[in-house]
Amino acid sequence: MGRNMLVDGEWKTDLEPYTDEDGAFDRVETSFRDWIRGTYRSADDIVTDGPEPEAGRYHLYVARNCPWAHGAALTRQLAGLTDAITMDIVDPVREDEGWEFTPEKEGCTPDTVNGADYLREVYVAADPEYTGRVTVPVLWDTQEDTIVNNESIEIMRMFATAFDGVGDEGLDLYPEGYREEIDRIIDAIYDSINNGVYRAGFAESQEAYDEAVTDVFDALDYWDEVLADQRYLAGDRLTLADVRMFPTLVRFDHCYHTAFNCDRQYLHQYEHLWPYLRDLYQTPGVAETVRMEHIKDQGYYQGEITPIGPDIDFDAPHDRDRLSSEEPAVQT
Ligand SMILES: N[C@@H](CCC(=O)N[C@@H](CS)C(=O)NCC(=O)O)C(=O)O
Repeated sequence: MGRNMLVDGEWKTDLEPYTDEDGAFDRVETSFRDWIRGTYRSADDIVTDGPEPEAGRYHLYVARNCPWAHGAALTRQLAGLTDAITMDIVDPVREDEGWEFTPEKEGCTPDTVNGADYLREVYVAADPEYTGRVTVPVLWDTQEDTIVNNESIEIMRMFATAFDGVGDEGLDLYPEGYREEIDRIIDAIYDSINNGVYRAGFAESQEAYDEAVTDVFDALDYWDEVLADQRYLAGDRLTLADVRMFPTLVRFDHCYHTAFNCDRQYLHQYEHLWPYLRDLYQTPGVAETVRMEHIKDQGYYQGEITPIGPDIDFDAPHDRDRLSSEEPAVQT
């Protein structure tokens, strides 16, 4: 399978394959990795230099189908930053020219900041010699006219921790007392779950697939048990760990189960993970970040026949409030 990317600022198609010589999916590292001042990179590592966390200065580019971009958009939403940080949405259908702005399409926007037709132009504007993949999410700095960062978890950390006192009232997604646990969970679920489904779906050897799909279901089994007696991954409070988990879980039954061969069982067959997913989905602000047509028909099944099922209801009652006595913590 070929891939498209920029090489020294030039758009190339059909480059290296996605897999290594053992048939295992190989994810390339992202390359813009600056941090906004005040971000907690981890529980005990706070960024003391870099651009300031100001309202109106930063802009987020996402695709609604992409789970990584979804995590960034969701953190922006829950942290109360929808007015402070603007956002544009590319076409979920990615063809030879890469991510494209198609404002005429339902749920998509133009590039309101750089006026680009393709997202790759934004990368070249940031670095005319850029070599690498053109991925979402992208966090753009309108003051310095460059990309701050294009790694989802780092953008999520910035939104969750650096913008205290900026924007509207939102949830404190990185509360004191939970931080080490949140960091540990985010690390643990990346390889096994968030990227695990991709390792299963893109595997080109039986061994690579077996290993990946086993990791996925071992981890889901584990978290299902944890969620038997606590409401959220880190305990009583909805945190950044749940925000990282959500985009993968909400895609699971409609996409990963069938398109990525993660079909040992559906997520909605899990006793606790399924109500947990509905609980998150029904948290104010979350459902509006989920666009299933972008995710399914135009995303994972683009150019193919979209399968019919399953018929599940993210809005069904979940009754998980019984597990948590704490009011959600807000930050202004
Ligand atoms: N490590 C990156 C991965 C982002 C990523 O792979 N995004 C995909 C969409 S789900 C993409 O833009 N792919 C385009 C490409 O690889 O050319 C992150 O978490 O932000």
